[in-house]
Amino acid sequence: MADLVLSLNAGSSSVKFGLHRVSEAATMPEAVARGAVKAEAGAWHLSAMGSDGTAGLDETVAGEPDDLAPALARLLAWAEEARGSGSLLAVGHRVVHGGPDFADPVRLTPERIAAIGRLTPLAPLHQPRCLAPIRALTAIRPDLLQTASFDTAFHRSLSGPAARYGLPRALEAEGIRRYGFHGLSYDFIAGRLEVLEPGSPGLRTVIAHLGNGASLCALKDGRSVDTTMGFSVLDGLLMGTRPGTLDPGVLVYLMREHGYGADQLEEMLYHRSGLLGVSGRSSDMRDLLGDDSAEAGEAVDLFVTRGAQQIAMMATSLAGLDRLVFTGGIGEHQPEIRAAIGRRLAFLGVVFDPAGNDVGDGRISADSSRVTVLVVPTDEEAVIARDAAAICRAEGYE
Ligand SMILES: Nc1ncnc2c1ncn2[C@@H]1O[C@H](COP(=O)(O)OP(=O)(O)O)[C@@H](O)[C@H]1O
Ligand SMILES: CC(=O)OP(=O)(O)O
Ligand SMILES: [Mg+2]
Repeated sequence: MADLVLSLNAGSSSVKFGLHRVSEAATMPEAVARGAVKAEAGAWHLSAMGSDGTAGLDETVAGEPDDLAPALARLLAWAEEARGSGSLLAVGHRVVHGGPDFADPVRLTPERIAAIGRLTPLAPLHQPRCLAPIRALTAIRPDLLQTASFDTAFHRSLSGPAARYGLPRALEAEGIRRYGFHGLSYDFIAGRLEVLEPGSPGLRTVIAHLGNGASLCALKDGRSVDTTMGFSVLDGLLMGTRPGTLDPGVLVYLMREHGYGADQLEEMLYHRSGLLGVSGRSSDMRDLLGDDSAEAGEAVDLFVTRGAQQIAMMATSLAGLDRLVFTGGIGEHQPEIRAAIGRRLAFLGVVFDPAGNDVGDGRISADSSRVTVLVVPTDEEAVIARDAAAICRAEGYE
């Protein structure tokens, strides 16, 4: 089998990519390089680092913000140059919303791309960003095999109260239910936990994916039992620019008293709330931790308080808590935030090892802690590559 997959992970704050070597076996593939494509004034900046630490790519390509094609053409050429003895098998994409129908990764066809496009109203910030590279690559390289892996798919196991809102039943039949997101990250972490702590799938585990977007997953026996995001990526934890849990009465008030329409609400809820809205300064936790203003402190405090409250809520869905896992940009790299959340969970038996927390790799709980606390770096791109390789195998691509 040709052995490289390029994975594109278009999120709310970046387009990350990975180049992975895939093998015959359905194991998690090994990263050869990873990087990011970022918009600059009238251009795209491409950077990549090889897994051996060598700089792989550091280039600027001219192109407008709504036209990814020149940047992707360069990225493909780079991936094909970097292939060594292998060749590029496929390009895999993260797609945030799979709606009620996409339960598994798929090979992309024009019909499926159109179906993914029809889900845009369910994820207006993310779905267009996921579709842009799919459409651009389809136009410049129609021969290339492309696949999609869905953030919602890992949460297909949600049922009963975890999947439902207290709304009139007819709305549920229309698809207004809880879907859950960050599933590629949770899939990866569930697999890593089997390697790091073999024989422990029955542990009642909460995974905290704390990035620009942030959510929690209650995990038992390798399956999602509950999660904090729901119908959309707005619910649950406070995020970089999203408010998380919010009294819907606020929205009705803004519509009646301030004349807000759907566009204004969407703009406020996706782009101007969360850490940015409360601090009035930045959506980036690094900036806020380095800022001694009261507003920055209040934003961090709200993030931490909501985080601890909702971890306890997830523990209720699991009827207890044995293990807590931190991941995502903040979860992996910000020991102050982990420690502040941990202190608020002492009543559940969470005790940190301060030195372990400073290192932030693997176990960070004290020996006396009833709850095992771990930091596990996530790799959504590896899951995309694994899925793409499985589809290629199933379809007989060599
Ligand atoms: N290396 C790092 N050190 C400290 N904080 C980081 C680091 N990387 C990311 N973060 C924090 O994580 C957040 C972004 O998370 P990330 O998972 O990269 O976002 P995305 O949702 O776009 O994938 C920001 O608030 C940032 O402050
Ligand atoms: C689902 C979601 O919020 O994604 P991201 O973290 O990439 O914004
Ligand atoms: Mg992300």
